[in-house]
Amino acid sequence: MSEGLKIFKIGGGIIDDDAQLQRFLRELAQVPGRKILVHGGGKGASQMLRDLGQEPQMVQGRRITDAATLDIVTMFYAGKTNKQVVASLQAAGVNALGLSGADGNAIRAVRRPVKDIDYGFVGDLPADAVNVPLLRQLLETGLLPVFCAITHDGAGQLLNTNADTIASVLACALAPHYAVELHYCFEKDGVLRDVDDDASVIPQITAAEYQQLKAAGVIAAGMVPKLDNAFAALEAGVERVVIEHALRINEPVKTVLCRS
Ligand SMILES: Nc1ncnc2c1ncn2[C@@H]1O[C@H](COP(=O)(O)OP(=O)(O)O)[C@@H](O)[C@H]1O
Ligand SMILES: CC(=O)N[C@@H](CCC(=O)OP(=O)(O)O)C(=O)O
Repeated sequence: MSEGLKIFKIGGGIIDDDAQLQRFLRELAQVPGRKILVHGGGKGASQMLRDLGQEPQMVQGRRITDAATLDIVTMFYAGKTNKQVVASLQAAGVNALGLSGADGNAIRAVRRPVKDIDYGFVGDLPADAVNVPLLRQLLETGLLPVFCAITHDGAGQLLNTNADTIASVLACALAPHYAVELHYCFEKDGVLRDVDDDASVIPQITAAEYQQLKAAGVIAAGMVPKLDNAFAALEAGVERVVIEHALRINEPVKTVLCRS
């Protein structure tokens, strides 16, 4: 049986609130075994763009990223956020290593082709995006890789890449080598039957139920691309996908996704 690997993804809502971020990182430090952390930070990046006089533009959950926006999000994701997360993990006794996709050629993306919309410097991740030998080496030396939402194209161009997708693609790439659990952590206890009722967590969702809940509008907004990525990971052989509260990763309340 393969050894375990847990991949955690945290989003902008947690990154933005320092007290919550520190609590999550302390909980993460308690999780035994091999771990990877992927962080977004879209909410804070949008605020930073506004502070600098630019209006953030999102289309279907992806940021339109022109050259000036890429500079700002790179500073925010790969700089301030990634380094602060790593420093906090070090303080919690975890040897974390901060990475963009360019570092060690860890994740190589392709610029999203222009169809109806030009997303600018946004990266999509092909199936072979992940440098699997590098990740295995890092994990086997006991390091905790911490990925931000910046990748590269291998020709010198940095690309802004959705963090939910990075987590899913890492999970898929490493699934042949480890028994991978993918944990999407955010500010609610799981997928809710009523988004305004925090107690309405759905404990299990199959792929077919997901399609029904999506069609009924019960699952909407940012949860849709998250669950699309999550079910893609299950299909690709990831053992377990969980949607849970970032402050309660060591507690049983959560949504577990099932293939059927
Ligand atoms: N059924 C649902 N259950 C939980 N959250 C939902 C649901 N439908 C829509 N959402 C929304 O999806 C959001 C999570 O997606 P997103 O904001 O993209 O997360 P993150 O920034 O952590 O990646 C929640 O904060 C919530 O507002
Ligand atoms: C291309 C694209 O949309 N990139 C995302 C990357 C950050 C992210 O995914 O952050 P959350 O997980 O907090 O949403 C963005 O700039 O918002």
